[in-house]
Amino acid sequence: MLELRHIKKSFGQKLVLKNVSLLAKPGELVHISGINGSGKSTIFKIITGLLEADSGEIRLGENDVVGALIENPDFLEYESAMSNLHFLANLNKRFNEKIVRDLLRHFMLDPDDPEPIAKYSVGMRQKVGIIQAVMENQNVILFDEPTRGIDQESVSLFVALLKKLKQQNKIVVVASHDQINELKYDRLFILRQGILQEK
Ligand SMILES: Nc1ncnc2c1ncn2[C@@H]1O[C@H](COP(=O)(O)OP(=O)(O)OP(=O)(O)O)[C@@H](O)[C@H]1O
Repeated sequence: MLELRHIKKSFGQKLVLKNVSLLAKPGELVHISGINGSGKSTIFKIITGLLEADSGEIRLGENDVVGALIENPDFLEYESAMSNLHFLANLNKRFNEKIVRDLLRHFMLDPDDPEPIAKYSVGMRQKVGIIQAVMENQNVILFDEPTRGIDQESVSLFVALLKKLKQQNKIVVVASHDQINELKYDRLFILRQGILQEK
């Protein structure tokens, strides 16, 4: 379960989130749209604890683990994709080589590629960012502009991943200013002038 209750957040004088409430249940695919600068990333940063809300409440289920792709993910630039994913998962003692190899292959990346991630294209890095958000069996997953820079074939692979996560009863929240044509969400929200409204 993911619940946001009356979240409010300002940066200095600028009130970005006036009133953000959301209740998402297991198996729900949620979309948040909103123009550039409307506060979508800010909501995700508050959920993950990168930022603190000025007021309001966030509730997760007792055993919920959050996975997130927010803005441009940071990597150890001189290490391979596999080493980076190994490193990130190990921080939580949750590295599962088979899962990571399968996810890399799913996104047409070579698990044995020795190239440092610095040499990866924007889209390849984005795919590694998507993988780190789900590779530890996280069950509340936040994707901020997940299809940025990735080709149409990879968008379809991403949609297939979302459908699988839904089948696994996970909560997935995608924030983007555009829609993915081939994807049907369970819940559609719009963030406008600091207020999150269900469409
Ligand atoms: N750390 C910060 N300090 C000051 N202002 C900030 C900070 N983070 C975000 N903002 C401001 O808050 C507003 C919302 O930013 P946010 O990145 O959440 O928007 P967004 O909806 O994710 O935008 P985009 O679609 O362009 O990614 C913007 O006006 C931004 O300038």
